[in-house]
Amino acid sequence: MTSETPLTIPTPEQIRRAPKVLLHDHLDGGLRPATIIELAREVGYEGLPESEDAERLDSWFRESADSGSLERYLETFSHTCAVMQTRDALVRVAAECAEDLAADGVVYAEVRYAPEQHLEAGLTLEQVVEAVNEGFREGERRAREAGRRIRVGALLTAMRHAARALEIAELANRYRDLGVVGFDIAGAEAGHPPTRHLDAFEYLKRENNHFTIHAGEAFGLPSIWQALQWCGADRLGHGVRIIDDIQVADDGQVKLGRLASYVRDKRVPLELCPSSNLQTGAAASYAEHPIGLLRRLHFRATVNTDNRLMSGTSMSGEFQHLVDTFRYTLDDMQWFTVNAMKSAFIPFDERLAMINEVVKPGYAKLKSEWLFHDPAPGAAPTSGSADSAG
Ligand SMILES: O=c1[nH]cnc2c1ncn2[C@@H]1O[C@H](CO)[C@@H](O)[C@H]1O
Ligand SMILES: [Zn+2]
Repeated sequence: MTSETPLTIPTPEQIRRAPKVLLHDHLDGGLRPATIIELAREVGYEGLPESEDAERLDSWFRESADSGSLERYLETFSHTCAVMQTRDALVRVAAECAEDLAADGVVYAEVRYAPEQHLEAGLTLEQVVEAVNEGFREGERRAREAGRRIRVGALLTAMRHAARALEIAELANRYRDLGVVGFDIAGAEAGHPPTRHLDAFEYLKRENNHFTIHAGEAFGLPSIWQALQWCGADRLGHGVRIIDDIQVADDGQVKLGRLASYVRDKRVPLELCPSSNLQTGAAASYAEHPIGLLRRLHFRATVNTDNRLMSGTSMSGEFQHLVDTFRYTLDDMQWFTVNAMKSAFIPFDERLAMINEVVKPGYAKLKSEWLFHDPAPGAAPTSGSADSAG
C-alpha cells in the first residue's frame, strides 16, 4: 500500500484558523445580540421584540429573516439601525465587528453600511463615517492585542429606494484613502433598478473610484445586466441569479448565455452569500445553491456572510456548510479566498502582498499539518480520507 497525500477536507477548527477574506458583510446586519440589548437600554429604544434575553433576540432575528422574501428580511434592520444612531454606538458596533471577524480568522474585510440610515439622532453623514472608521481602527487594535491580524475597509451604501446615491457617492470619494474603499447600493431590488442611480455611478467612474451593486439576488438577469452594462459595477453583490443564463443539459454539457459568458470572461467577482440566499428564497438548499456549479465553471466566485446576525452565520459557518455539502478541500477554500482578495478594492500591490504573504502561507501551513500529526495508536483516520474523485 502506498501512502498518498490526503485530500485535506478541513476540520471545523482548521476552517476557523484558515485565513479568510470577506467582501460582502453589512455592519447593521452583524451586531452582537447582547450589544443590541445594551444599546437599546442606553438610548431608550423600546421597539425591540425581545429586550431581556440575548439568546432569544438572536433567534428572533434568524427566524424573522428566514422569511423567503427579501422585503421581509430587510424589515429586521429597523431594529439594528435604531440602536446605531449615536457616535458611541457606531464606534462600538464597528469595533466589535472587526473584533468578531478577526476572531473568526478573517484577515481582510470590506464592511458596508448606509450612512443615510444613521442620521436620526442628529449626526451628520461625515460624523457617521468618522465614527465607524474609528470603530474599525479600534477593533483592528484589539485584534492585534489578541494576537490576530485583520484589515477592515468600509463600503458606503446608498439605499436604492431613496434618492441620495450621488451624495453618498461623493461622501465615499471624500473619505477615500481615509478608511472608505468603495460604494454600493442595497435595499429591495424589485421595482428599484440600479439605473435610477446612474448619476452616482458615472460620478464615481469619473473619479476612478470603485463600486459594487446588489444585483441578481431577488431579481434576475435584467438587474445583473443593468448593474454591469449600464452602471459599470466592478463587482456584483450576490449575482447568484446569473445561473438563469446557464444551461446544463442532461448529458452534463454546459452552455453559457451572452451575459453569463461576459461575467465569466471578464472575471466579474460574484459576492455569493449562500445562507442569506436560503433565507430570502434565492436558493432552496446548500446543495442546490449555484455556488457549486459556478465554482466548477471557474466564475470569479467568492464566499460571504451578508448578515451574520440575521443568518446566524460567520465566514467559518459559510465555509462549513460548503465543506459539508460539496466536500470542499483546503485548496477550494484557498481558491475562494484568493478570488476574494483579487477582487478587493484596495490597491493592487496590497492585494498581491495579502495573497502572497498572508493567504497562501496560511493555507500552506494548514495543508502541511497532516505531516506532523501524531495519531493515537489504533485510531481511525479522520479528516483527509476523501477519495480523489471528490
Ligand atoms: O442581501 C441584501 N440585499 C439587499 N439589501 C440588503 C441586504 N442585506 C442588507 N441589506 C440592506 O443594506 C442596508 C445597509 O447595510 C441594510 O440596512 C439593509 O436594508
Ligand atoms: Zn447584502
